[in-house]
Amino acid sequence: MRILLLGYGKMGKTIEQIAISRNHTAPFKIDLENYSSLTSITKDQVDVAIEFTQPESAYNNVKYCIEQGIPVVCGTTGWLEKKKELEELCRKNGSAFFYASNFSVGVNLFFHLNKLLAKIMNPFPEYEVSMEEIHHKQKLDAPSGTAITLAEGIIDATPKINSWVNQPTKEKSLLGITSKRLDAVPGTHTVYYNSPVDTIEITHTAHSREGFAKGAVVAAEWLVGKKGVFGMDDMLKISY
Ligand SMILES: NC(=O)c1ccc[n+]([C@@H]2O[C@H](COP(=O)([O-])OP(=O)(O)OC[C@H]3O[C@@H](n4cnc5c(N)ncnc54)[C@H](O)[C@@H]3O)[C@@H](O)[C@H]2O)c1
Ligand SMILES: O=C(O)C1=N[C@H](C(=O)O)CCC1
Repeated sequence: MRILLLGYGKMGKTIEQIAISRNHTAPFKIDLENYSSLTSITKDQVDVAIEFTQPESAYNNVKYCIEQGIPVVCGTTGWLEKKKELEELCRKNGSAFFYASNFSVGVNLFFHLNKLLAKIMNPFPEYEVSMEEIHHKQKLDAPSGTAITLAEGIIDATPKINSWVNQPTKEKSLLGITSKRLDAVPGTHTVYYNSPVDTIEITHTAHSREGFAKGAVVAAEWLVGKKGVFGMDDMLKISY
């Protein structure tokens, strides 16, 4: 595949390495200094775009790809309030758009474990649920996109909880998410169920960015030739 890389930072560079190791090429790499050249790229020149930039940039980049009919895989977090609009545009234009808050297979298994655990814990009100996410200090958004997806899984399965807040809380209808930023942490997420007598906790720890990057390249391979709006569950076909 000829990949248009939108964002050539930590993820863009890791994605390029993995793409090349899988016999793909990245003939176009767009970052802030050459951003204006994006509008000269058309669907004849590339097979797919992979977008990992920053919250303020993702909407315009994904919109451009959808309008041009370039299949686009996006992993940028922190802009989800505008995602629905682009999903509708994608369906209307007959384009292809794949989004995941986390492309690692391990995290997507963890999402399912999280939902299952939330269901199991429902009849036991003495346990209070909370979450912690830890990432590197350059991360711009909080809580992480992964933490929001985990929170949505818990809220769906737990009638007494209706929302999340990005701080610890004693309010029983809220899920408190604590965000920590430490030097070089690629991404660690823990869900806690605390009772007066014990704690149950589940943790996913990323050891590097490789799992995210490989997942994004595999998603791009999977997306080419399809039309519609997709996510990791469509590709991995996980059920429990
Ligand atoms: N979904 C996942 O699996 C996953 C995994 C890791 C990171 N992320 C997310 O991906 C995004 C990027 O992460 P990163 O660690 O590579 O960040 P980064 O800061 O290292 O890289 C982002 C790059 O995008 C560039 N950029 C900003 N605006 C741009 C624009 N309009 N066009 C092109 N390039 C632009 C920046 O100059 C920078 O080089 C973040 O939102 C992060 O949360 C998602
Ligand atoms: O490094 C980041 O930034 C990450 N962002 C995603 C998120 O917000 O969940 C995935 C993990 C790494």
